[in-house]
Amino acid sequence: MKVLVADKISPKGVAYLRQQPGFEVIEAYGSSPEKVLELVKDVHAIAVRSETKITAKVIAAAPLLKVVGRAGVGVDNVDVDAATERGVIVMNTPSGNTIATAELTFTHLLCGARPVPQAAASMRAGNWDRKSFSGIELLRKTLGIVGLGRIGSEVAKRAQAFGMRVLAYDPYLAPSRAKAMQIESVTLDELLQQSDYITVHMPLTDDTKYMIDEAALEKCKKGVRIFNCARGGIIKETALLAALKSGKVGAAGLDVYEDEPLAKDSEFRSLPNVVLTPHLGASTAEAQESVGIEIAEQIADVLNGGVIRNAVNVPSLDANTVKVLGPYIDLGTKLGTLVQQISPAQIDLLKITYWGKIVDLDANAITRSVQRGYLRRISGEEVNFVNAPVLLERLGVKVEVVKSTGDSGYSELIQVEAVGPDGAIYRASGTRMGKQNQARIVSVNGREVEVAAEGKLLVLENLDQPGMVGEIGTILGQDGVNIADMSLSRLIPGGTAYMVVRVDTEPSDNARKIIKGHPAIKQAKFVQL
Ligand SMILES: NC(=O)C1=CN([C@@H]2O[C@H](COP(=O)(O)OP(=O)(O)OC[C@H]3O[C@@H](n4cnc5c(N)ncnc54)[C@H](O)[C@@H]3O)[C@@H](O)[C@H]2O)C=CC1
Ligand SMILES: O=C(O)CCC(=O)C(=O)O
Repeated sequence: MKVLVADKISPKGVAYLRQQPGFEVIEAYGSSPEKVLELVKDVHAIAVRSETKITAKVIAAAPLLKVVGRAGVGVDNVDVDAATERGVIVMNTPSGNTIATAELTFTHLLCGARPVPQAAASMRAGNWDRKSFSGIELLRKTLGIVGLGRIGSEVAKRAQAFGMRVLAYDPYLAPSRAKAMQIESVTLDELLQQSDYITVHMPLTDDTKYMIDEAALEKCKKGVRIFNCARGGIIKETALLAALKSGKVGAAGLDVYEDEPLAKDSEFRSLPNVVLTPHLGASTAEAQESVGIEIAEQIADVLNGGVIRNAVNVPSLDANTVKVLGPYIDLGTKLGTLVQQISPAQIDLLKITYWGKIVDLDANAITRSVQRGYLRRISGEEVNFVNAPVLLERLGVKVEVVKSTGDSGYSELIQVEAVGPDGAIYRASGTRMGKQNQARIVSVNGREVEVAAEGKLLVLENLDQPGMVGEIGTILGQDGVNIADMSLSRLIPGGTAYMVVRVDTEPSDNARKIIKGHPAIKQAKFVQL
């Protein structure tokens, strides 16, 4: 397994990767985009911070790539959509640099109140100026936090310790959580109108881009102090510059920019009431050691076939969930594969219904396994848990998940239904049972059967007449095919019956032709699980 460490991460993280048996680690920092394209051609994993851009082009140039690991939070230097489409896992380390970034934000907040960097620069220049650098206090001032996640919450705690009143705007946060932290949850407008200091702590998305623009700044108090240690572009730079120059904004502290590195001639650099840092939020020894080791462990886990943690484009499972869902992930794949082979080529809808304990859990991973199973024979080995939803969407197949609290007759049951364009439904369901907790198919197209969910199956719909089992057995026997397991089902004697025959080897084309041509066989499908 070849791992490219493309940005400088903790030496302990690199050492951990090197210790893994069969791993080769290449450290190449600060490479040009052309060099990156060359380096990735045979790598299985790439570790980055924020410098190296993992673009669609890079992903296309890395046919063996399985995982991109970001030692940090924001994955905006990775084309996650392109990775997802290629089935590449993208993971981050969401909490390793929380404290470092919260502390840098608070440093900016203090520098926004007391112009320490400016005074220090003046001292360095040989001056003794006690008039130009007086400040204000944080005590009893109002801090507005936009985005009360990991970092926002830590900033809030520090502000409270300084005696500040803390307001927060976070539409995704349960009001009870803000209340538990003794933070007033308010609307964005209320926050803008009431705050003396405003700090933003959310990702840059379509919703958050330019959230603090001219109109938002207009609503703020005169002299408001603004901070961004999250992502450039949440605050519109042209609007902030204008407001700093007009005095509407009294001071600003920025760690991140719309374009990084910040242009040498950026006007921000010359404004006296602005403190700038070059994206240093996560730059502490502790944070770098923590995210470097975490990402190395996470990458090694994926390449060694273990658990997927902190993936941003595939469901991650904790140990307890794995215990319950794990066995059903394989069954889900088998049911998806089975249903695809008994359905027409084109379907409109894949419906997955869960019963039992699964209902109370996050079944996302099983759903993905069904999707993957369905696509396995259509998209080949390229399909995996990461890209299965995208590939199905591209085929125009909708996916519906139902969690049923009704009685299925089994402690856990998964049913997969494919609905064709004419409304016809093709379905199979399965569970795990017995001492070995074996995966079993328990119904096909509504008929109760019972066979192990593995290997090769002949699914036959036939007239219920004497001698059918013997005749099929003889045809297969003459073909040298041994029967491993067989299950019969019928609704009424003499009607249509179902026969699911699990065979050890694939019947020849000739045997299949004879079975299909048998006058009592209405349908015959050979299914490979
Ligand atoms: N300057 C630096 O070096 C660093 C920057 N960061 C950045 O800081 C930001 C926050 O990181 P975390 O706190 O770890 O993330 P988080 O995911 O814990 O918190 C983000 C919060 O933003 C909220 N949010 C999302 N959309 C929103 C909207 N439209 N309006 C208001 N709130 C919204 C979410 O509900 C969530 O509570 C990220 O952009 C991350 O990339 C993180 C670490 C270092
Ligand atoms: O790796 C870094 O220094 C950047 C950290 C960051 O911005 C993040 O984790 O989102």
